[in-house]
Amino acid sequence: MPQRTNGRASRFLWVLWWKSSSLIPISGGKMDLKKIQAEARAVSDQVFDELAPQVERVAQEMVACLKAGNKIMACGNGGSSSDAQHFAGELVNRFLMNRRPYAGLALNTDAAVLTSIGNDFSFNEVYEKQVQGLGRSGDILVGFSTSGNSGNILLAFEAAKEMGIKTVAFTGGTGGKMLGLADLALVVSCSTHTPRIQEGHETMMHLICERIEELMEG
Ligand SMILES: O=C(CO)[C@@H](O)[C@H](O)[C@H](O)[C@H](O)COP(=O)(O)O
Ligand SMILES: [Zn+2]
Repeated sequence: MPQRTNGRASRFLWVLWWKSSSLIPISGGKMDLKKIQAEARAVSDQVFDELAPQVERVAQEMVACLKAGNKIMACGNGGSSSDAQHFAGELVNRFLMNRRPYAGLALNTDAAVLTSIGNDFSFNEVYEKQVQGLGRSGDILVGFSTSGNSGNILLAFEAAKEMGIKTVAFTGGTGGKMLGLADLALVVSCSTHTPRIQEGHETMMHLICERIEELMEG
């Protein structure tokens, strides 16, 4: 921060410091809000105009799974691990209705399990082993991956396939390798940009939660 002195020069230095330290980029900053807005709109349009039938299909499958007494497991990495937890929270507690809890869990929450598998075997196996240990035929495994190529989710999907567990991929761009493994896929194909794809995933996850409650309680 410039030292407080009198005169025009110091006022100029103050303005310069204030502008460069501001959190909001002034002209010449790198963030292009208009471009981001256009991408976000394209993602939202794709979700509501194109992907709505697949969203409905996923909700129907999940309702059938829950009604049969089975459970929904979810996993992801980074921001997508938060999506998995977010989804589990809506299922077990509530989304919009006060109602009985549904069987949902995120596989990225138990530090002891994650670190022991990661440390003794590999990070790629952290979800695969949990699916093998916790999953039962009739369950559903949801994977959130914007690239569709996260190794730990791919292995978990392969394990699920062998165990009669249906897989639902939330992905983006071309869908990555997940697309070839998933029973159902929600692909934000209009974007290859991780944050925008994640935003589309969150919208679809919320739509699915709302529909599950309608179908379960209606
Ligand atoms: O949240 C973000 C970016 O918005 C990051 O943490 C991002 O989730 C991580 O880089 C993930 O590891 C990306 O994995 P994936 O979506 O390709 O499966
Ligand atoms: Zn993020």
